[in-house]
Amino acid sequence: MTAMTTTTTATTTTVLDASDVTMRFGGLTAVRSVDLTVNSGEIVGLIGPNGAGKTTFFNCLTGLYVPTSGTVKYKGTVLPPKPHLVTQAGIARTFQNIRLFANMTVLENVLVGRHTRTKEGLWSALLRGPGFHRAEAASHARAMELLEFVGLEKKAEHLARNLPYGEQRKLEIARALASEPGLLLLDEPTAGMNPQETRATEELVFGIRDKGIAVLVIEHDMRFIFNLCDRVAVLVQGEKLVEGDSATVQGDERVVAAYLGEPFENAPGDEEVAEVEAAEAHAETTTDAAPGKENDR
Ligand SMILES: Nc1ncnc2c1ncn2[C@@H]1O[C@H](COP(=O)(O)OP(=O)(O)OP(=O)(O)O)[C@@H](O)[C@H]1O
Repeated sequence: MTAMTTTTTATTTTVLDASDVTMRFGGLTAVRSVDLTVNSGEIVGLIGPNGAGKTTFFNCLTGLYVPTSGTVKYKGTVLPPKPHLVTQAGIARTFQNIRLFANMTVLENVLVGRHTRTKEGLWSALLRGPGFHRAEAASHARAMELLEFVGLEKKAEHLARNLPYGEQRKLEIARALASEPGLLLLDEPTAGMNPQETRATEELVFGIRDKGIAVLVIEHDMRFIFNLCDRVAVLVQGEKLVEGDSATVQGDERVVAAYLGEPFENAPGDEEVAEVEAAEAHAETTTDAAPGKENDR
């Protein structure tokens, strides 16, 4: 019995389980009761019009924000809402606006990303004993491996700020991978890229998935999302509108409406609609009672 259960569950495990996540900023609910899971071996997309709450949701997953309510679990354990502990647990991310150390080399940027995985403490680093040198050599080798994986090994000694934009994005990914994550969160990885760079990033993300790292990606480039993702969730005004495979999401009228006319962008909530309707009804009765009043303005 136990053996059978093990066999059937061994193939897929839930890596990320975000449940009923809500994030309020004062009176604004940026994320409302969102559930989302990412399973091992999956690439999941998170899309939605500008201001839909995608980045806020990412920030709730990675400990930058403490959600107003809801829980976030990584491999079955509730995550502490502290970014470095989330990274240590196994979630790495990149940011919408590139956050590299501009005046450090490409290699140094990746080495910085390894700090949560190196055990050598302060004294070891200061005394520079054999343990420190072994750890340093291993970190260096791993960082070079990651640079090769993203295609930047020849630029290891260049300053990060001198890389073209598309390569800076790749370097961010290499640095995130340096923490040896089980889940990688990518926030608009192709922003500012040309179509060729975007296709290359697509291949890179497939390569990351093939290394056994699950991926959750926010992106505005729909072609990229629908080519890449096993599952796509759509956020509109902080709420999950639809979730499904690419074909299901692409064919959903509500998603098309949210994007084409962007009627959801600044659409009023139910309360505001009711208020406006009541005001209109009131105006109509007043106008009926006092004809000509509408010309007073
Ligand atoms: N720190 C904050 N304080 C107050 N409001 C915030 C904060 N961060 C985000 N918001 C608001 O929350 C809403 C969701 O923003 P968010 O950046 O998460 O959307 P998004 O879907 O990532 O948008 P985009 O696609 O433009 O990046 C917006 O109305 C935004 O103004």
